[in-house]
Amino acid sequence: MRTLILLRHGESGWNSQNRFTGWIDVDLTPRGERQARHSGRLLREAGLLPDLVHTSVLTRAIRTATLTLEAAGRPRIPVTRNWRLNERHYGALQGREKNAVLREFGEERFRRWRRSYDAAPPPAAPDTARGLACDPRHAGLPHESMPRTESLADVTARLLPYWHDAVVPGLRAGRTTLVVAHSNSLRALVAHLDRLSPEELPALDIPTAMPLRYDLDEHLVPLVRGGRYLDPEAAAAAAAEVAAEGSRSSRPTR
Ligand SMILES: O=C(O)[C@H](O)COP(=O)(O)O
Repeated sequence: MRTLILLRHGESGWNSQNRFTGWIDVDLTPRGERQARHSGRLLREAGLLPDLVHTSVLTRAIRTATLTLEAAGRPRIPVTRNWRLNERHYGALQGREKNAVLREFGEERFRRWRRSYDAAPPPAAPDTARGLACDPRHAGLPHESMPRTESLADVTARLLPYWHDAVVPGLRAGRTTLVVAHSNSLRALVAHLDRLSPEELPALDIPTAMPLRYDLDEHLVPLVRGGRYLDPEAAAAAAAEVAAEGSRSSRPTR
């Protein structure tokens, strides 16, 4: 049996303000830091100690991984970072309040942009892609392929090569593997593992900082479809909050 743990980063500054974030590099709030440490304690209590870690190149995921590993008592294990685990590029919606986008474009478009498989939000301005191309974190991503928006299908297409080339070999070698990433890169990964259909995808919401355990057979098929959250009740409540984003107001950061 192989064990994979999926973890969305803790609350970021723009999560607390209810803003679309995507590839914008927003740090954790103090609450997000506490959530990350709590995730580490949950891992330790469950005896789930990762051997390998993969994160995106975004600060909120990198810092969540660091804080989680410290609290789990595994601060020095190998961590690999790659842009392929980044959040979906949310195009021109990045930085905008979710409530305002819902009001401006209506429920149907808002839901399609957030939760359908194939709809991409309107693209960001071309100069945003030029800025990303200069960032050394995206070395290996050709300038002309720098995204200005992404659907979940686009996220899946850029994520799966990393899954197969970098994550699967560790799992096959029996290493307990932690992937710290984002709402939509993890939705793409869960959809792949659980073979979710495009019709099942809209109902999938990944809460912040809730470790999700997948035990996989030798073909990397989950023994339990959907995996198991280490704290199922808290995860269900937090996932319902994610689903309701757009109709909630921002949260004070403490
Ligand atoms: O980038 C963002 O805005 C969030 O991290 C994920 O947003 P979503 O859950 O609305 O897709």
